[in-house]
Amino acid sequence: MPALDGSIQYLKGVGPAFARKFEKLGIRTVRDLLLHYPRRYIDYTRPYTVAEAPYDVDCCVRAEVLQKEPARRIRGGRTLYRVLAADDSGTLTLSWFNASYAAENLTIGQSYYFEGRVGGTLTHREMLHPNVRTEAQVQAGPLVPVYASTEGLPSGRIARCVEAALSAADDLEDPLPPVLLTRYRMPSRAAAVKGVHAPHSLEEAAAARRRLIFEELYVLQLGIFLMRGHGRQKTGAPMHPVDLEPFWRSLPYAPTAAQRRASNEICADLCGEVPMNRLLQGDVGSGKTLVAAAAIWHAAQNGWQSAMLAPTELLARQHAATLADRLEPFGVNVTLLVGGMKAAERRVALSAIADGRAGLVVGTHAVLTDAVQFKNLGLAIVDEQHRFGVRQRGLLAGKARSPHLLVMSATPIPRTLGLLLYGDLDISVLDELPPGRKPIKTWFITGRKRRDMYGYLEKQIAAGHQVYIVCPAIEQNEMDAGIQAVTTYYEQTVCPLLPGRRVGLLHGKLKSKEKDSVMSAFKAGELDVLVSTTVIEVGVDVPNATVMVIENAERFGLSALHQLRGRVGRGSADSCCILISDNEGKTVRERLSFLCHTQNGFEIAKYDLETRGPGDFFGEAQHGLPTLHVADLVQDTRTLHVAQDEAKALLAADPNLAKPEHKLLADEVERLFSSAGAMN
Ligand SMILES: Nc1ncnc2c1ncn2[C@@H]1O[C@H](COP(=O)(O)OP(=O)(O)OP(=O)(O)O)[C@@H](O)[C@H]1O
Repeated sequence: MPALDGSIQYLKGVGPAFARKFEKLGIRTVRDLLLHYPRRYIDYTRPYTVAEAPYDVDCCVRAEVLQKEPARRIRGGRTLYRVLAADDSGTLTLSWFNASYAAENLTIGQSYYFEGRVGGTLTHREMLHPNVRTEAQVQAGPLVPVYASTEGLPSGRIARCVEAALSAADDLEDPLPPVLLTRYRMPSRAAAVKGVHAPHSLEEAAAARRRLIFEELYVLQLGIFLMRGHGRQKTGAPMHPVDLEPFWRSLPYAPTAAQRRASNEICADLCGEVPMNRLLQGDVGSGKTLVAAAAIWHAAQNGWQSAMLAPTELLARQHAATLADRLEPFGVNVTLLVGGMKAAERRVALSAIADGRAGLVVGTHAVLTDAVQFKNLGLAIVDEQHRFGVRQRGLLAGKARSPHLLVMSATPIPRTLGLLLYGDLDISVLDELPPGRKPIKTWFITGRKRRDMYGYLEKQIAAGHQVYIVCPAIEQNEMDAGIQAVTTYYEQTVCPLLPGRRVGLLHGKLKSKEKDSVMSAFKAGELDVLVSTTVIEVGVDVPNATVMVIENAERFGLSALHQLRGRVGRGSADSCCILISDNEGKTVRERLSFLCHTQNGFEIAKYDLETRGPGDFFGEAQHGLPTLHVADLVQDTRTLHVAQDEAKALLAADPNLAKPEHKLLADEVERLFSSAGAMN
């Protein structure tokens, strides 16, 4: 029997070359392979007749082989093998290129199951490269799993490897408490894993999947609860109420009513008996930073240090500068701590943090390292902006005894889902933009209009404005010629079409110093155009920029596009966003045109969720949540509720999952969350 944690390389039918391909799917061990669940099944028990088979959809047809045509050499040096099959309703031509064995294995006069896409015309139906199964094979396994595949590693190949590994499933220990299996009538883990890969009926597959979904959501909820600290212990940073008026009066503008309301909610939490655990949600540009500043000011008046974590160095620097403007007049010293600092600078920062001179520390994940010791951290703020892991939030909270925690997010998670995910997290919403903001006109054009658009950009620059241009990739990928890569696009399109203009290039592969200098130059107005990848997606604030151009707009989620669009329209001038896409798909066009007509981030998130599904919305990169393999946070909300209640109950009995019988569960939490929270 294959060993669960052994490399799949030694599995029958794998070997080093395929092992490398499996690696691309994140599969290294037999266990990983067993946990690579199929996406769906092809149901061979209900084959179509030739006449009824739907066009251009994967389906299965049962027909008898009538005739095999002689092999034919065709253009490009390929050989075509054709086989004629039929049933009472019609005939079906099956074709294979360069695959003599496929036709050779068929016997004339016998019926087979052919699976693939039907094309051709109504009278002349055909299937290219079908998968073939015999009656006996279908009897043995009527449902054929379809796996997420990768180049050179098709689903069928994965299925054969899973088959070879399946007996190892018996070694999978069950992390779920037995009482839950009985209460919800769920199969054991071993049975579920076998049932999901090789079900005998759709019912068996569904029961297996249900159990795996429950397990995943249960582990997810345990992890979220554990990392948050089941918080309702007494706060380690007690505060007394402070009137915010002096702070508001120091600003160059009046706070919006929403900013006042959110700040009051936060300050009330800060003065409470238990640590604050609040999410501040606000659409792009709604002014979350100011609310954070008010909270930090309040903490400082009470003698507590604050820390603010940003997802990128760029943002950390920007926040440090903005917050210093707001807070240093009150004697709150703002200290920056990022990865790319010189050793001497870092030493100075660390000592200011340790002896309490630093009233506020703004940084990236560098703040989470062991070397950073706070004197008295009272308030931790995480500028989540999609990219922060639950784990990192936990680490930050661990820097002090139960500090208050404020999470800021521009992702407008639908409220019900937010509450589910964050449990008893309180939510403040900034539902109002600062006054004077004009809607950002949004257009959608194809590449044919690109030159005209550059004419428009030229005019905007001549009028003293600045322009962002975003491309989805850093370097050109030969496999995907349709994608604009920022480096080539910069050289071959932007520079020639905007001669004499000052153009900067920004992407994630630049050193942080280089990124900084490009960004500072753009901020200072020393560059007219910034060509960038989505590193600028979050939070960057340059009020003089008025145009946002997004190439290959079809590649982005609507919420991401909305984030990008939110980089403009921050000053008093009219702003616009131009989406470029040559994709002619109907859904792509509908999505982009929805964005053209909607400015409200909450509506956009809802539409995104409904049309693309939560996979995109709650992907690892987007939310810092672990990647889920089977569960679907929108479809499976009922299971999520149950899992949440059960997780709560378990932690009430064993708050740290320290009991020996919960060791396996604790390991699962660790495993699930180790995939989350990677910084990108
Ligand atoms: N009450 C206000 N009146 C006028 N301008 C404001 C007000 N509050 C914030 N601003 C300005 O609005 C801009 C956006 O604020 P901020 O960067 O905090 O937004 P945000 O909510 O963090 O948005 P994003 O999610 O895009 O980062 C900043 O230039 C800020 O100075």
